[in-house]
Amino acid sequence: MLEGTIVKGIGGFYYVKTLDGIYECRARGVFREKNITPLVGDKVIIREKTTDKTGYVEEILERKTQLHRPPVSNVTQAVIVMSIKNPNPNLWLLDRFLLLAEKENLYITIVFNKIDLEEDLKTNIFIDTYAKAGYRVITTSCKKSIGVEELKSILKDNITVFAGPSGVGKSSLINKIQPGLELKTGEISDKTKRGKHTTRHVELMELDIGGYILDTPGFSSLNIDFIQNVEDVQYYFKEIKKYSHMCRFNSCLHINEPECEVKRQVEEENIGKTRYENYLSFVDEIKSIRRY
Ligand SMILES: Nc1nc2c(ncn2[C@@H]2O[C@H](COP(=O)(O)OP(=O)(O)OP(=O)(O)O)[C@@H](O)[C@H]2O)c(=O)[nH]1
Ligand SMILES: [Zn+2]
Repeated sequence: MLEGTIVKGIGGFYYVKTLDGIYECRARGVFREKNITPLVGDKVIIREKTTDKTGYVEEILERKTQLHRPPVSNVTQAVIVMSIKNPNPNLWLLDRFLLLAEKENLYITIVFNKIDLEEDLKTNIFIDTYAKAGYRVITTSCKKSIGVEELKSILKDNITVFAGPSGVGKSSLINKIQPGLELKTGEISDKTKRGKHTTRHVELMELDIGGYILDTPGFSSLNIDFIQNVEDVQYYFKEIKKYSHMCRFNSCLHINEPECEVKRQVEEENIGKTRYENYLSFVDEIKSIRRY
C-alpha cells in the first residue's frame, strides 16, 4: 500500500503521484457502489503493482476542500494574475474571479505582474483598490526578477488555482519559479498516450519546493448564477460586506437607498469605484436572471 495524490484523472484512470513515482490506477468498485468519485487533488491510499506501475485506489483520505468548477479537492488558495500594463488589468474579469474564489472560500492573492512597465507603484489605483479591499496583493516582474521569491513562498506546499487572462505573464511566472514545469506534465500525457484528444482535463503540476499548481485557466466557468438572491452579491465583495451593516437599512443593496454607508465609503475612496461599479453590474445580472 502506498499513499499519494491524484494529479490527473482521465477516462476512469487516476494518476497517483507517490514517493515511488506515478501509478496509473483504477478506482475500486466499492466507490461506484457508494457513488463516490475520486477527484484530482485527493490524497489516496493505493494498492500497487510495482511491476507495471499500476494499481487500485483503495481509500480516499478526508478532503479539506472541494472545488466544483473545475472539480478538484484540497485546493487551498487562488492566485489571480493580472499585468499592471500591456494588457491593462481587466477589472471586470478580476472581480469575477474574486467572486468565484470567495465562493469557494479560497485564500486569495492578487499578483500584478510586469511592474517594470510602471514607474509609480505607490499611487497605482489598481494596487490601491485591492489592497484596501483587504486582499494580499503582490507585485512582480519576470523581466526584472522582482517578487518571484515571494510568489514562490506563497505557492509552497499549497494546491493553488493559478488564474488570469491571456498575456499577463502566467507562463513566464511559472517558468521563473520552476523552469520546465509545463514540460513535465507534457511528459506524463506522452507516456500514457491517453487523453491527448479529449476535452480539457484538470491536472496538477508538482512544484519542486512542495505543492501543486492547477493546470487550467483557473475557473472553468465564469457563471455566477449560483447566487440565489440579489442581496447575496455583497457577501462576495469583502469590503462591501465590511461596511454594509452600517447602512441605515438592513436590506440596503447600496444602489440608491438613503444613508448608505457603502456609497459613502465609495465617495471617501475607501472602496474602489470600479469595485462598486462591478458590484452594481453583478447585482443587475442576478436581477435579470431572477426576473422570470
Ligand atoms: N515587460 C514585461 N513583460 C512580461 C513580463 N512577464 C511576461 N511578459 C511578456 O508578456 C507576454 C505574455 O507572457 P506569457 O507568460 O505568455 O503570458 P500568459 O499569461 O501565460 O499568457 P497565455 O499563455 O496566453 O495564457 C510575453 O511576451 C512575455 O515576454 C514582465 O514581467 N514584464
Ligand atoms: Zn448600503
